Amino acid sequence: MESSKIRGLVAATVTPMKENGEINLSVIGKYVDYLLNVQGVRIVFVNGTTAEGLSLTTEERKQLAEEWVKQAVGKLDQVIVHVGSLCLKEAQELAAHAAEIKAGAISVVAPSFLKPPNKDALISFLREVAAAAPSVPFYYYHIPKLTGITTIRMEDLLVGIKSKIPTFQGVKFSDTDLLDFGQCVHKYESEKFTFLYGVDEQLLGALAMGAHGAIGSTYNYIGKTTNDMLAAFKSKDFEKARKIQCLMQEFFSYVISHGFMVGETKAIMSVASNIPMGPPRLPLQETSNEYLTQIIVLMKSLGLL
Ligand SMILES: CC(=O)N[C@H](C=O)[C@@H](O)[C@H](O)[C@H](O)CO
Ligand SMILES: CC(=O)C(=O)O
Repeated sequence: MESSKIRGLVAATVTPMKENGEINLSVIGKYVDYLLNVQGVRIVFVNGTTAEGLSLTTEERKQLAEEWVKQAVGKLDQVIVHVGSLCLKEAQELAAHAAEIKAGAISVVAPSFLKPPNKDALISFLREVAAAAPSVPFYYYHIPKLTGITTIRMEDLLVGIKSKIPTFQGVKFSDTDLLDFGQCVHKYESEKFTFLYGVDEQLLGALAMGAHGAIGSTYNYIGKTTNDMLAAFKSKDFEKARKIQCLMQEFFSYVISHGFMVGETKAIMSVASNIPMGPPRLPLQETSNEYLTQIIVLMKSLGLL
């Protein structure tokens, strides 16, 4: 598949599972069609947070990456495979595998149990992983709230990064710090890096700061509405863009205060797409029917389903 620059929306996919907890590769073809035809989403991020990537075995991750790439051919623009791991060797193995199956890009989150003590240690880790896929564009996955690595700012990480990681292409920026985000876009404009924003509830703010696109769990099922917002922003109809963002925020505000994790994402996506995504894997929990019903009622009342 062509590895071109990423623009627009990227769905952070869920990993379909059977009721018995096994991964379910058989529905990925339908999943691709749904994203493309119903949501207008043409790029996927596989084996990331929403996909429970770090809760899967290496073998499962390889099977999933292969199936996504296979099903995407002739349909999607690109498949980004997340290959991060607590274990450097495993991340390298996954990166090499992603290159072998011709994934469009790879992405890596910082190891978060034994954490990199500083920025240089993090870069050394990333460089070793990226080197295992020397011709595949590389995106750093910044999600400090989940990794617990909260002192390394992206603006600093990017200084001279191309000389250390030749395949470096951009950042998936999943944090609310729009100061850091804005400075990344501003300072590295000439490098032609790509900055993809990952906090769906405030994407419009990041667009104003120059985001090139967005990766998120909710683009699985409100991709179409978000695409309407992107179109309004592009045509400088900021009033309309804000209306759409605020409408989506009514949904976000409700679910975030009542509990919003992969169990909810899988359940909402199953209802929206009519494709059974199954339960999440432990330690995550399945959502209750009662709560799911409330979410669906709200989404319908907002016109999001
Ligand atoms: C922590 C997490 O899963 N973040 C996702 C991606 O970065 C987002 O898509 C959120 O699910 C979304 O912004 C809702 O908070
Ligand atoms: C949300 C996101 O980008 C992920 O699931 O990895």
